[in-house]
Amino acid sequence: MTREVTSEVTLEPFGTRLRRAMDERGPLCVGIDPHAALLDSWGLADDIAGLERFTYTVVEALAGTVAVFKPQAAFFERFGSRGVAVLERATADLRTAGGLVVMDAKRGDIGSTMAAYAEAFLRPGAPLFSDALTVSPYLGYGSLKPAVDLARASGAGLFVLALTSNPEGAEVQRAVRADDPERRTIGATMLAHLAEENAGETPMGSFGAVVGATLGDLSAFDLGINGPLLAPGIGAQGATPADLPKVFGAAVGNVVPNVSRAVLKEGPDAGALRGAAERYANEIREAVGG
Ligand SMILES: O=c1ccn([C@@H]2O[C@H](COP(=O)(O)O)[C@@H](O)[C@H]2O)c(=O)[nH]1
Repeated sequence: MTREVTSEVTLEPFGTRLRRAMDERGPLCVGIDPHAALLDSWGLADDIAGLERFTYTVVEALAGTVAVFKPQAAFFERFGSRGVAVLERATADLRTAGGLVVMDAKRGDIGSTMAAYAEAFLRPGAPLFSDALTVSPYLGYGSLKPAVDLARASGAGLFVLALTSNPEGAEVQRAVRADDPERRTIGATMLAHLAEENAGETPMGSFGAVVGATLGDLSAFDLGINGPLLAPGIGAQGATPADLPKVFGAAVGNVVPNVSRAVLKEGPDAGALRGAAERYANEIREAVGG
C-alpha cells in the first residue's frame, strides 16, 4: 500500500518493510557508532577523514546483507556540519542498497518543536530522511504526536524509549504513575501507547519500542505491542543472542537485536566485519528460530 505526503508518493508502512527485511535478511541491526576509540583501533585519526573512512567501510561491507542499520547520530554530530554530511550520505547509500535505516537520534520536545524534528528525519526528501527514528517520550507520549502523524503519512516508523538497556533507566522507566488508576509504570505506559498505535496492523505496526536485551526477566511487562522491539545491549553491554528468548518471551519474533561495538571492533577489514555480522546473525537465528 502506498500513501501520499503532499505531492510525493511515499513508502509502504515501515512495519511492513521491516517484517519483509527481517524475513529476507534476518533481524540483526548493526549499529554505526564511530567512537574515537574505534577509529583509533582501526588506525584512523579522530577527524573528518577518519569518520568518512570508518563509515563508508562499514556501509560498503554490510549494506547488501544486513537488514537494519542504526547510525548513532551523536558520533557524527560531534564533527559539526561535515560530520552530518557523512551521516546523510551513509543513510542514503544504505537505503539505496536495500538496508533499512533507524536513525538513533533520540529526539523529544514539546509538540511544536517535535514537528520540526519530524520534518528533519521523517519527511521524504529531507537530507536525513530515515526509515525510522528513535524518540524520547520524557515530555509525555502525547508530545510525540507530530512525529507519529508524519511517520504514519510517510511510511516511516518510530522507536520510543520504553525500557532502555542501561541500569540508570530504571529510576524513570520503572517509576509507578501516581495519576494512573492501574498504577502502571512509565515503561508499561509507553508499551500500552504503542500497542494502541499498532492495533489492527498487519504484518505488524510501524511504532516500536526500545527494550534493552540486558534487562533479564521482563514478564511483568506486556511486550505484545504488535510492533518491533529494538533491542540494544548485545555485545559490549554484556547481553548475548542466547538471552533474547528469556528476555522477550513470546514477543521474541518481533525483536530487532542491535549490535554496535562488538561488530565494529572487527574492522577495518571488510571480510572481518562481514564475518562478525554473520556470526551474530547466525547466533540470533539459533536463539530465536526462523
Ligand atoms: O536503551 C538503549 C538505547 C540506545 N542504545 C544505543 O544503542 C547502541 C549500543 O551500542 P553497543 O556498542 O552495541 O553497546 C548505542 O548507539 C547506544 O547509544 C543503547 O545502548 N541502549
